[in-house]
Amino acid sequence: MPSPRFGVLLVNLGTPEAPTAPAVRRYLAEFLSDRRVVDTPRPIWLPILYGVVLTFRPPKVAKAYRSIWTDEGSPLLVMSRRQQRALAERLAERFDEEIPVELAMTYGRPSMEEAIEALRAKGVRRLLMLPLYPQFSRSTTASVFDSLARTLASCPAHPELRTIRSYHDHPGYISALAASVREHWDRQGYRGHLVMSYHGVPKRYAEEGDPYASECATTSRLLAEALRLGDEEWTMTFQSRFGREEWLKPYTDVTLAAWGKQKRFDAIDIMSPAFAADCLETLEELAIQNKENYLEAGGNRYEYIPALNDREDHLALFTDLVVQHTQGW
Ligand SMILES: C=CC1=C(C)c2cc3[nH]c(cc4nc(cc5[nH]c(cc1n2)c(C)c5CCC(=O)O)C(CCC(=O)O)=C4C)c(C)c3C=C
Ligand SMILES: [Fe+2]
Ligand SMILES: [Fe+2]
Repeated sequence: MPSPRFGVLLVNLGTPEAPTAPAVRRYLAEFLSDRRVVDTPRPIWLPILYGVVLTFRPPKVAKAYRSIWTDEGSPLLVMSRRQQRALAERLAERFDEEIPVELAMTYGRPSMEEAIEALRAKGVRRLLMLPLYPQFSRSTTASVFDSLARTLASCPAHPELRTIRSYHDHPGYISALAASVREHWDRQGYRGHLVMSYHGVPKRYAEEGDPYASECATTSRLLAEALRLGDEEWTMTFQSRFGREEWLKPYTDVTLAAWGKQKRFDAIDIMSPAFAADCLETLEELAIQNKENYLEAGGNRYEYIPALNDREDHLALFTDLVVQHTQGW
């Protein structure tokens, strides 16, 4: 069997196997034990994690997962598989040969080991890794690298390796986001105040050198420019806080509650440019929970703009990223 020109490894965060408390507990135990995600010293963190978080959080979070679960499974996994298949089709067309594309999750399944083994079995000797995080963060992108390095540590031979660090300012990414907002506005028939709500990280991470906050700010500015929005027409916020520490501000939920109360805007359109695929943090936290809170606080119209998911222009972006990073292969 001839070896393919190269292989591609898509990586996303991971999701529970089922919307049940035990499955969510297993998922959170793995995820929240990662020092890249929670860097509190282990002797302090592990008793809190096992004594408090993994006791009280799983039933609540499982309930949230049940509200978005589909017949095919967790939305994040279903969409990641769709992206994997669609990218493989486009690459086969583009390179006129089959290019293996595998999916790995940093936590849970399909695991990094399974994906690397599948690529090895297909004879892949050159590997491009694309973490599905537009903005680099040590809590997401860096843990993908850790996971790959751990997996390769037990392999007899490595592939030649290239990696994509982030694509927060890629013109194809910005134009796909802009098109998704314009289409939403066209369908809706009016334009609400645009909220770009990113997954947060502890503020301290940024102070210690994580470029995440600044990459989010760049994405936001470029998107606002592409849509020709004035400063009064959009706002950047951060969602999904966890724990007691201060996280990046302004907080999405606090901002929305205040606006609802003040009746500040006639309508809100909210999107999350930190996610390549819709998941719990968008479908439940933004489209259900924050919407309820905003309307209860007194707000009027609130609509969620979906992630880029398997949009044509999103797959074209992935194809471009692969072409650009595999020059000479
Ligand atoms: C504990 C700290 C956390 C940090 C830091 C963090 C950063 C971070 N996460 C994403 C993307 C996703 N996070 C998702 C869920 C999720 N995130 C945390 C915690 C941190 N994330 C938890 C505990 C959870 C699980 C749900 C919960 O218990 O509330 C998901 C969704 C997974 C799904 O199954 O749908 C994604 C995706 C980014 C991009 C990021 C920093 C940049
Ligand atoms: Fe998260
Ligand atoms: Fe959340």
